Amino acid sequence: MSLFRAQGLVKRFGGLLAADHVDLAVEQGEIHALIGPNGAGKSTLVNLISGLLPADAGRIVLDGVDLTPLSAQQRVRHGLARCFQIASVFRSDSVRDNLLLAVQAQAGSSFRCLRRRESERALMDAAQALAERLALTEVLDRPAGVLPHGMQKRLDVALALAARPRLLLLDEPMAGMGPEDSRQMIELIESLRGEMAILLIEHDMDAVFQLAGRISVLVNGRVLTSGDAAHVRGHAEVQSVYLGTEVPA
Ligand SMILES: Nc1ncnc2c1ncn2[C@@H]1O[C@H](COP(=O)(O)OP(=O)(O)OP(=O)(O)O)[C@@H](O)[C@H]1O
Repeated sequence: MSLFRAQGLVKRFGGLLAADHVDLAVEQGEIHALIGPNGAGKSTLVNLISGLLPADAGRIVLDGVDLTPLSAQQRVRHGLARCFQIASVFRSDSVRDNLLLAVQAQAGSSFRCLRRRESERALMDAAQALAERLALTEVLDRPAGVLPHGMQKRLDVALALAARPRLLLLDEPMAGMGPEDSRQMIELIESLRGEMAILLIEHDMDAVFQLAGRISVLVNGRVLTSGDAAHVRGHAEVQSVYLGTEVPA
């Protein structure tokens, strides 16, 4: 059974069908990319999955649990976390405080049985571990808002990882990045492979083909096809949608 399934998702904006009965499955531990031309409905789909937008029809199931009626916050608690195109950090708070808040939100009642000092120590340790994993230890005391773009995006990923997701939604993690930051982000995503499933929305096709085990192509709110890189590269309709420019042969 797939870890995650979206079934028959529909979203209308007036007369526009931005999600047209979308079915999508993400398997345990896979990196699944969602690509498509501008306006295809990728952000709409991610918003439906994460719960930022209510669906007009359809279902979202994670690990056998129907998340459809749940709020975005409740979905996070059930293991579905996301990062945004624009990093959603608290800009005036330090990196450390951003991490502590995220870890604390995840921990909820689980530290309640510990004494106050022990629980503070456990939170600090968890925040420190995330900072180390995301190469943010040198900037722990800096306000998040003054970090360079690439670091803010890494912090955003760290905040999502604090929730210990089983499915992580990454919405254009490479957007606006230079080659060095992109390389680091690709390495980071690669390092998460197998630990959790990832649904990756990304315009950078080199990154997509490097990372994704499976790729779904969205066009006009519909999944045109799903398959591995070779399947998508060789798909005539995908090539015509991209006019042969963005899907490297
Ligand atoms: N809140 C909204 N109200 C009305 N129309 C919307 C809204 N959000 C998106 N749309 C429309 O829905 C369609 C899908 O948009 P969406 O942003 O999901 O596409 P996308 O694939 O993410 O595009 P991009 O790659 O440019 O980010 C577009 O035609 C867009 O104009």
